[in-house]
Amino acid sequence: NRNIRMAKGKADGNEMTLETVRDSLIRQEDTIIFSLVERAKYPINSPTYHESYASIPGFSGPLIDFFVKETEALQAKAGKYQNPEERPFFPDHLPSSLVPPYEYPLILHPAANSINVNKKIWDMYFNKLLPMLAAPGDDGNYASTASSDLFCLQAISRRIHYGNFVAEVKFKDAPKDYEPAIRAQDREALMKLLTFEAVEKMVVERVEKKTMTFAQEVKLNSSSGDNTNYKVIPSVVAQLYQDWIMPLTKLVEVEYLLRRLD
Ligand SMILES: O=C(O)C(=O)C[C@]1(C(=O)O)C=C[C@@H](O)C=C1
Repeated sequence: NRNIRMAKGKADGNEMTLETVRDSLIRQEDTIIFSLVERAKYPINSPTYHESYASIPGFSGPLIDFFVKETEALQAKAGKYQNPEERPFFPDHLPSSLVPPYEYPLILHPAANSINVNKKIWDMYFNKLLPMLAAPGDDGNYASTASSDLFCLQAISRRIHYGNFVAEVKFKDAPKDYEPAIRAQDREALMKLLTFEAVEKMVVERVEKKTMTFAQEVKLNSSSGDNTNYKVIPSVVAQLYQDWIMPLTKLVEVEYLLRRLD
């Protein structure tokens, strides 16, 4: 039964609506917050990011780059980037999928394939978010640290590139509203059309509340409300959404719409 098979919030081309894509964004909040809680288990572990730490034969760059490139190559062979929701961080020289193709429903305009804002996500994650997330220090767990980082990066990237689907349903719901701005290649007008300030406010409040729940220390002999020792600071996640995740989702939406009539 396909209804059972499909995860909540996912839908095929006929069923995808603004409500179902928003449901998916809401579910993805859980994944993002849990991934941040896992990364916060480790201190910064800065050798992970310094070229001088490891001299890996046949590779030049920090351990994090090595880890992400090698993992993405394996995931590519296992078919990960066949999924229109996924974008690699190192798209150059990725090996081809070795598994039989799955017929993902054709929902997006093919222009979506060329939209990849992972460079911006990478810079934001390592330069802005990570220093707020991880405590100073070094416990030597560099491989696990890199693995946690990649999990966060992929969860955030999937959410932001989901903007393609959000833009598609918005366009389909009101082509007459969007077409003039697309023809004029007017970014500002598109941004205005796709922005819902009240929704953004709810997103920020909800992720802060979810973080208070997911990142709390659960004790048997106290109620959850009296806990203040969060594994991830709830306002940091609120800021992550406010300053980076939603603006980059909107950037993806604009980029997609600009090409929607090509
Ligand atoms: O829900 C939408 O309409 C979206 O486009 C997603 C999103 C978001 O990133 O959460 C982005 C823009 C809107 O202003 C509201 C929310």
